[in-house]
Amino acid sequence: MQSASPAPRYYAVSWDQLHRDSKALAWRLVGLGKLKGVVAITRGGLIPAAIVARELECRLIETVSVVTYDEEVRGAPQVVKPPSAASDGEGWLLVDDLVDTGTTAKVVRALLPKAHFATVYAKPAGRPLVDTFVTEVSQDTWILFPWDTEAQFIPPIARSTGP
Ligand SMILES: O=P(O)(O)OC[C@H]1O[C@H](OP(=O)(O)OP(=O)(O)O)[C@H](O)[C@@H]1O
Ligand code: HPA
Ligand SMILES: [Mg+2]
Repeated sequence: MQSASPAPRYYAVSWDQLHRDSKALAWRLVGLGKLKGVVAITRGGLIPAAIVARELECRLIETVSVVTYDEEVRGAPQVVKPPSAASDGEGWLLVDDLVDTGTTAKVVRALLPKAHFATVYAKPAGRPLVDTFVTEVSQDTWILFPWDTEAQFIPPIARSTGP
């Protein structure tokens, strides 16, 4: 029998993997040349942006914050902190952890139309909005980031099968 809705797929990313994937992103971006600075899309873009900025020897980091959820309900995106230092984005690198529906990306691209937009992970709906990314995952996959997860005890299989 098929269940009404399929079990969600998860793609769990460890700190090590995030570091490796963010460095892989930096390798793809090194050809951009000298940057004026990096704009991190908070909060998820902060750690990838720090890793990429370190690899590209860029010390100037600006942030932009877009809130799209209000108490778990998706609402109209609100820019709660604009990237004022980056003007129209020319010469700046914009970094986020992932692009999913593309909602955040659309808002930020409109603020910084000349920035190069890079994410570590991309889902198909948002991929056309990204200039450079590392790994694509399917739209129905939820990426579990290390800052959202923690290790926990799982009972042995034999205990769940019963006598
Ligand atoms: O393409 P979208 O559908 O807009 O989804 C992608 C955005 O969603 C997540 O951020 P979130 O808004 O959950 O906030 P956070 O980074 O502060 O966790 C993620 O870090 C991206 O910024
Ligand atoms: O797949 C995801 N994982 C974590 N946060 C997210 N925000 C939008 N999509 C995702
Ligand atoms: Mg985010």
